[in-house]
Amino acid sequence: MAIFAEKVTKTYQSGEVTVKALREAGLTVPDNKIVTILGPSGSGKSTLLNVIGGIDRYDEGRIEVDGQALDLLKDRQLTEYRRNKIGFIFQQYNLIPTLTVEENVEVGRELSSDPFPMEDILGKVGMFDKKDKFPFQLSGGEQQRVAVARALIKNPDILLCDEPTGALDEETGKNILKLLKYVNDTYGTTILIITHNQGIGEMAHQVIRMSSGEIVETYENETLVDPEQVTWS
Ligand SMILES: Nc1ncnc2c1ncn2[C@@H]1O[C@H](COP(=O)(O)OP(=O)(O)OP(=O)(O)O)[C@@H](O)[C@H]1O
Repeated sequence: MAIFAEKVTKTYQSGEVTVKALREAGLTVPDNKIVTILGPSGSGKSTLLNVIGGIDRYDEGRIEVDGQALDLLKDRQLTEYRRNKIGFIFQQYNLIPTLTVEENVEVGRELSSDPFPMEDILGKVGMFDKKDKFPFQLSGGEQQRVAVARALIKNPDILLCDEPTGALDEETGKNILKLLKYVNDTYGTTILIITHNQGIGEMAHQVIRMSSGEIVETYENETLVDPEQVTWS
């Protein structure tokens, strides 16, 4: 699903302090692409993901997803959009500790009107055999696989990943990247990946660099590096 953003601004007010998290940020992401978003801490990467994903509203400008302007959606419609079209993956997995693997993934399924079958998704992420385990019984990489399954079972058009490998070592991180690439190849899911790891840009169709709330550089890769081969830093 294509994403178009133009002159998007977002300002946070905390007490006396005003923070311009997004300053006229713009991007064009064609359908079915993997995009890596790079930039220093505080440059607005998570804010951009949050407004694209409908977790938060932007102040000015426009974001269109599949031609639909998000600022024109009423709150209830924005909730529907987020539930049916968007999957989120975070650095810290955010699994519910008292639920099993299958029950955690079920949370994602219940939020969707058009989910994939549970067994298919658990199989795809290689967690079927551990479906009755609790998060504390899993490694970090396995927990992130469950988080990917929870996001994926909704059959989302867009996967938004905020530092998905930030807590993982190279081998485990690359396995998660391979899984994301597989999802993009198999389902045509548009995938945005925020990372501090520049090398992850090598596997993306498009790389975006942010600085101080602006998108300061955008380029397309002519050849894509296999996730296994990306430079790890
Ligand atoms: N809810 C909020 N309230 C107030 N300020 C916020 C809020 N969310 C983000 N900010 C501020 O907006 C700016 C951009 O933050 P954002 O999290 O988008 O950056 P980031 O590039 O994702 O950073 P990091 O790489 O550290 O996650 C920062 O100055 C941050 O402190």
